[in-house]
Amino acid sequence: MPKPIIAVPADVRELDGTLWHAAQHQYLNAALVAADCMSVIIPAFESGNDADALLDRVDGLLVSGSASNVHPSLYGETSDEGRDGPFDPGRDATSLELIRRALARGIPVLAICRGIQELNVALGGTLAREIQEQEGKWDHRKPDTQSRDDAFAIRQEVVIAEGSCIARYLGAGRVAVNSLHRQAIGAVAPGLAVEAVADDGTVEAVSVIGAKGFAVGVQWHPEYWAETDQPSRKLFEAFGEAARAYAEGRT
Ligand SMILES: N[C@@H](CCC(=O)NCCCC(=O)O)C(=O)O
Repeated sequence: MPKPIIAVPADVRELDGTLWHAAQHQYLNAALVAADCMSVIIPAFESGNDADALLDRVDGLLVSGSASNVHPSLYGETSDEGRDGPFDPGRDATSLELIRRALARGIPVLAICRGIQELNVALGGTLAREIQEQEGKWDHRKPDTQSRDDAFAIRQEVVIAEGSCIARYLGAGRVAVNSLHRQAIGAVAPGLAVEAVADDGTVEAVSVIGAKGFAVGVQWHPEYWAETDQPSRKLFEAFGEAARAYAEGRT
């Protein structure tokens, strides 16, 4: 059986005076070495993508983190470009549609950081912005360092709910994770169940209620340490197993 293929929606970035549709190495590498899947990067066009044509050909959807923020108009709120940006309208348009269509088709979904936020917005939830400014909330932002390893260091605990989907892979209770975000789930979408929270109440993981297959979002970054950290690896292994089962069902 060939390896399953997973779709990774790109970010749109400007480099060398031109636009690139790009995905970070760490996600593609975790998909390869921990999930044992091949990746295809999906161009993040604002319009013109055919989600079903793409999803006909893949066995999973990996929605990555990114420094950009989901545009607040997509969850019914006004925005201030300076405060709420940077935005990536191509990424918003591509990911939200792929998430909705993948879930409808039972294609496994793993959504990370910006990805969990997109999953929540795609299903009708809202985002809380600049959460570190809220009473009682921790500072979940990326640490101020030039070292990627330090920025992605495991430094916070989340509490995984008993009986949750991810407890099957990670166990219930406390798990240590990394944290690099300034937004988080606000109103939880009606179709999502909260799977894990931080001690300050921040939603750290969700699953899709009644999903036909694996459909999980995490606010932390399992991709970064997927080769060395067991909980990180187990999430990618579970996603890979789900993609393999989906691929076998298709053939
Ligand atoms: N923009 C959102 C999402 C944060 C996120 O996905 N961070 C990943 C950062 C990866 C990097 O810096 O390379 C928010 O801040 O909440």
